[in-house]
Amino acid sequence: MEASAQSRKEQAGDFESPGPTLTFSNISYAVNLKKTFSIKKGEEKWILQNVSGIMKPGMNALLGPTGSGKTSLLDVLAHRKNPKGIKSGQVQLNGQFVDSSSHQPSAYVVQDDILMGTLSVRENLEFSANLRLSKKEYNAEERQKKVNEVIQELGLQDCASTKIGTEFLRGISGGERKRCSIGMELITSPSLLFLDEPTTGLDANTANSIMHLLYMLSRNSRTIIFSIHQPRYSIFRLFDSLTLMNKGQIIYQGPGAEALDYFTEIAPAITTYVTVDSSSDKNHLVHRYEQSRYYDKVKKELKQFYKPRNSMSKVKTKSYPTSFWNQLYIVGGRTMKNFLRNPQTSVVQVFMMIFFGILNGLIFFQIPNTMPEALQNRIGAFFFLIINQVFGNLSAVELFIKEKVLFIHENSSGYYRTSAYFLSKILIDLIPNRIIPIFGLAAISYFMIGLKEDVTSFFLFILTISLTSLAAVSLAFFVSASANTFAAANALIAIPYVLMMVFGGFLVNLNGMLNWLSWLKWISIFRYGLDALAINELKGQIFYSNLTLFYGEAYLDQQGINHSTWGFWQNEVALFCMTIVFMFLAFVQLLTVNKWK
Ligand SMILES: Nc1ncnc2c1ncn2[C@@H]1O[C@H](COP(=O)(O)OP(=O)(O)OP(=O)(O)O)[C@@H](O)[C@H]1O
Repeated sequence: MEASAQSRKEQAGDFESPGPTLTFSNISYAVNLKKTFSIKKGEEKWILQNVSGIMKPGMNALLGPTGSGKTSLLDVLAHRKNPKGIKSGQVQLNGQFVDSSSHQPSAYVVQDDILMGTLSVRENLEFSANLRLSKKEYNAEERQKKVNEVIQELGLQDCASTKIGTEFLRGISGGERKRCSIGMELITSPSLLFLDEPTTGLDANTANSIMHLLYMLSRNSRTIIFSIHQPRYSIFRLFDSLTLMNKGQIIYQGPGAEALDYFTEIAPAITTYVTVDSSSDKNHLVHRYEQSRYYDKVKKELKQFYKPRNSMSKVKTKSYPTSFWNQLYIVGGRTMKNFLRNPQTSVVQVFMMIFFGILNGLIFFQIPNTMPEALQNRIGAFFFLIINQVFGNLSAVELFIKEKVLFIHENSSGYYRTSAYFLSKILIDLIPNRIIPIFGLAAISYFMIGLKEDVTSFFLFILTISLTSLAAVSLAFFVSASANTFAAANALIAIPYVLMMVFGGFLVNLNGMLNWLSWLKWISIFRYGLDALAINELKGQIFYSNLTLFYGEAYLDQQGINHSTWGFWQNEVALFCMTIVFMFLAFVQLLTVNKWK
């Protein structure tokens, strides 16, 4: 019954209420093919050449062979491309000019479903609603109502409380993920919805159901524009308008149903062109299109909808529906949930710290000061702890890079400010994630090794390891914010870590080091950490070696370590300053990260 009602509706092509009309004229888009390390200006590659057209209420499909420019046109229309590359052209919505700073009621669903895997479908939708619906217009109850409406409209009731899924957690199906991604955007009630290849990676049945869903949405005040690859006939017949592209140009725009007739009609001309007239520069298909009645029709419609620009539109600054503090609260809440539900970051982290604490304790177990090797063993234990804190961050880089994809998507879709994400990452993730397990590690090591029995020294020991860990993780965060791939980030982080270790004072005698390399000790997290731990432990202690007695201070003097009160605290200050500098640099990188597609 329901299916036949739907098919009647499809055939009638009726709209409960039509969405807006989008027109675009003379759009040219090029990219600069500059080589990575070259200072020369690169060659320009033209991806779209003078394309004009119209996207009317309903289903607008962008079709064409791979590399024909479908995604590029979609991105330009949705203002997702870097304006620097747009060489000419304008886009209008219902006759009004729009640019990236306009508050156009549009939304963009990316090809890869970028969702928080540890959260359920409902929690993801609530996250979108809490950030993107202003509190003034929607109170908590109304936001919940909106989430319920979207769940209902997209048929997500059965999986609403199921988690999306991660590499460790089996989650919802591919079709449900796509529906959820669409839902994240429908929360803001956009009248214009862009989708980049919504059926890619889905089986035939799921692809069909997603396209029918879009069809139903398009009948109710929404204009849907999407790129698509090789649709089946059952999907093809849902298209109200078809835009066919080839080599960055439009070769047909009109009703989907009439495309076949058009190409049958021009087929002989194509053969003639290819065999006889191939010397002409003009793309033959574009040429035929420009001579066709479809082109005339589009031109006529463009004239009707397109209003010439009489003044430059004012560039508005991006505004967010929720305040900074509210964003911080919502993003921080999600970070916390993700942290607690992610065994990779929480349970494994604590377990590893306990394991390394015990291992360190066992290796350097309770050696009294009276034994000749006591002092060297203490320094060895500190070196072990610092290596563990610094190199432990190599695995964090992979997580940071994965999260960056989510951040770029959400930030460019206007969920939150970079500063809200950054602060929530620092306060809810980096600091507790590092500091809490350190208490376990430090307590186990401290007592197993048998270090100084003094409360102040114990807390200074924890402080030093915490600051060392924070400085190292900030550097990892900065590198991850700067690199695009895990492989690049991993290589970039290993170099400073190894240099810092070599010039940390344990492996190379810093006093005998070549002068031109001596500056490296000033940026060594290892040196500051080791020096502080050594001063904290050795100062005021007496050690014995071969029946001779010597003071801890004597060893520190011999190593050139300043053991005055300031001598100790300057290491802590240096670690703290390094943390701040790396965090600041990471923030700048996140601000400038390329959010254009
Ligand atoms: N940043 C870029 N640098 C270099 N070439 C690019 C860039 N972006 C797009 N291109 C090229 O522009 C052409 C059009 O790309 P686009 O992704 O729009 O095509 P498409 O029709 O969506 O292809 P597909 O169906 O394979 O996704 C391709 O040849 C692509 O390689």
